[in-house]
Amino acid sequence: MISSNNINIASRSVLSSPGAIRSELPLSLDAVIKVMEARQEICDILDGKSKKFMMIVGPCSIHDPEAAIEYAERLKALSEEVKDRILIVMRVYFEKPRTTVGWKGLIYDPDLNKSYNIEKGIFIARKLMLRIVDLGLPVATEMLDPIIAQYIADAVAWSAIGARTTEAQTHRQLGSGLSMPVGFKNATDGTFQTAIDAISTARSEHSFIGVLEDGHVGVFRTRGNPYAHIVLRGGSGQPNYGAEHIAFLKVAMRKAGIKPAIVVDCSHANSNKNYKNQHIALEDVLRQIADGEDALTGVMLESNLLPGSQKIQAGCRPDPGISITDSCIGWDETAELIRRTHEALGKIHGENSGE
Ligand SMILES: O=C[C@H](O)[C@H](O)COP(=O)(O)O
Ligand SMILES: C=C(OP(=O)(O)O)C(=O)O
Repeated sequence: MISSNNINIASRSVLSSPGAIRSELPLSLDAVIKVMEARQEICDILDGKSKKFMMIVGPCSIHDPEAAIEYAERLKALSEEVKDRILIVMRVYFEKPRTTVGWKGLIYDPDLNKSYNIEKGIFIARKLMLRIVDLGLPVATEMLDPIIAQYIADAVAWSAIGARTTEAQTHRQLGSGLSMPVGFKNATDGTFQTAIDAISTARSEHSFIGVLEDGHVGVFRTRGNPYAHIVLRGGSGQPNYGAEHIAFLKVAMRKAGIKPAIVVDCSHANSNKNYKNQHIALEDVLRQIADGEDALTGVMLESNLLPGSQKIQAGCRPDPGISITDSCIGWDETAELIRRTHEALGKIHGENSGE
């Protein structure tokens, strides 16, 4: 029969519902408590109630679950060492927003070969998140597809809305209903206003359409997320974490009625997409804090077991510990930067005597 529908649809198939996958891979009571406690710690940092500094650290994207576990075990051990001054949250990113086209992350294409076994991707992703939460490490992720959020959000302590989606009403609405703090990246051109508008929007109540636990379509009414905040990632080839940017941003945020609580992404345009520059952003942030800047609440580092990045090549298994998206610092540099940050914070708080 002739139809005006599905002209550009190649195929459709049923996916297990969020409720079905969550009941197959449930969060234990202990894990629920860990997630809730980590979220509260992050809220306290953003509120300025806790003096701890948040470091969101981990791969640009995860493509090998076993390498991710090895990374998480190392990060957990290090987080124990620095936990008096630093809250470490692991980047566990399964969805990649692309500038044009490219691999979109483990959930979309877990076999890295354009077979797009999304059901398998969701299972692997959720299982991995639960293992990392069980290790005692809080998890951060980007919420890109609003439906995918329903499959994993219960395990997440901190979420991001990316630079390419911060302007979208869909993502601001999603942020308004998320149960954890949500960081909105500034726009890809490096300006702040889109993210400030996103924060105001996400802190408000919304009504919108989404997918329910059982897979049916439903109407969601949200309360607004009081912990929507900004993440600076630079843009147009320029960093935007300098003291002059922070001063300008704070004025703009106060004008919008938002108490400034800022996270600096040391990667992306803040590193000119070169992992070797991430330490420069981190050092600048620590200098500003030493000079008395109290709106800088945390940083993000893109880090993997090994430094750099690699391209996906058809028929070849990529190295498990090297990024297949943006370049990352390797483990050795990661550990060094975290320990240096711990030491710098000790000096700032006057706590280093006897170390
Ligand atoms: O964080 C990852 C990338 O910067 C983002 O996904 C965009 O990547 P692309 O410009 O390579 O598509
Ligand atoms: C895609 C990312 O960042 P941005 O949205 O800032 O480009 C990311 O952090 O993985």
